[in-house]
Amino acid sequence: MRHPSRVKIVEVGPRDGLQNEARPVAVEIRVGLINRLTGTGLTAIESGSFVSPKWVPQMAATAEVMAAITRRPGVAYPVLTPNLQGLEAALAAKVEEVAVFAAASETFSQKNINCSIAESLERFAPLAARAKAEGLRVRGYVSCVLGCPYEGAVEPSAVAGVAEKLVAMGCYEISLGDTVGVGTPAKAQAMIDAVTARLPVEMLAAHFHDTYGQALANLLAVMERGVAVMDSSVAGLGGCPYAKGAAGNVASEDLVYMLNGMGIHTGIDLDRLIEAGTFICEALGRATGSKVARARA
Ligand SMILES: CC(C)(COP(=O)([O-])OP(=O)([O-])OC[C@H]1O[C@@H](n2cnc3c(N)ncnc32)[C@H](O)[C@@H]1OP(=O)([O-])[O-])[C@@H](O)C(=O)NCCC(=O)NCCSC(=O)C[C@@](C)(O)CC(=O)[O-]
Repeated sequence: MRHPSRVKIVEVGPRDGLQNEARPVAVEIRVGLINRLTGTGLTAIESGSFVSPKWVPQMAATAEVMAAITRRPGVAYPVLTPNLQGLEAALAAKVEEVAVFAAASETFSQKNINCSIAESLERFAPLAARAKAEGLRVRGYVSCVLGCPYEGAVEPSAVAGVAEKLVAMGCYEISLGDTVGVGTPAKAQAMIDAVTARLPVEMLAAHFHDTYGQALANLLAVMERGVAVMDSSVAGLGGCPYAKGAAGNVASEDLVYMLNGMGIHTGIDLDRLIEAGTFICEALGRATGSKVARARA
């Protein structure tokens, strides 16, 4: 079996993880988490969202967080931006990268961003153009790539169609989200095959939630197709506020442990990652979702 020799991990815990907390997490804790993650060797740490605070109050203080973190050269601190209003806030916060987020399911698109898929793409096009004109990199997400909490099965061709449109508007990378974590390895490969029929595999990232315990297996399956960028969340934090019952992303510690064991380079210090996970779990008063962190405790 062929796998990439190195994998880039995009840490999404400070955003995807903390957006799902019952109550907003204090700015100093968000900052403490991001700074600890910066010390692990990660090169991309998604740090917050400039979305409506009425929709996701947990991300309301993202401007304060971005002002307070210690940014290390060579590390990207992307934020989510659903519209031009969000982009303006991101520019004011001096971010270098933003992410737009579409879905392969109409109902999820409505529930998450209050518009159809087509409307969302129309909204993202001027955002991406302006972001690029300002020198920012734009990442694109597609949610519900292996199933939708409202519609059930999602066609791989629908995923490929949305991914292609996001690339056409200037996204440098497309993160394919199994939002509800229902996928299994063969389905994940079929979805990647549909997308790589239209886009180079180098442009793709896998963003798999672990609700059904399949995330690591699914990541291994898509690695066999050449996917070499993976999103994960320290301590397995998170879920999506608009996908009830969805668990967090695959735990970063578990992913790094697996890749280390396969001799695949990530540049990440597992012990420091575990420390960052311990910090946030203690701050939230909860047990880690990482099996590796539990085994090492
Ligand atoms: C897209 C909207 C804004 C549409 O929401 P809307 O209600 O249709 O927006 P609107 O333009 O009509 O504005 C309504 C109010 O929101 C304000 N507003 C409008 N935009 C902003 C903004 N950027 N920042 C701050 N405030 C904003 C705006 O100013 C106005 O305020 P009011 O006049 O009522 O006081 C809303 O639906 C929203 O913010 N949704 C975000 C949902 C979200 O963040 N979901 C979680 C992230 S996606 C995810 O987790 C999946 C992913 C990425 O991880 C991948 C995967 O796993 O699948």
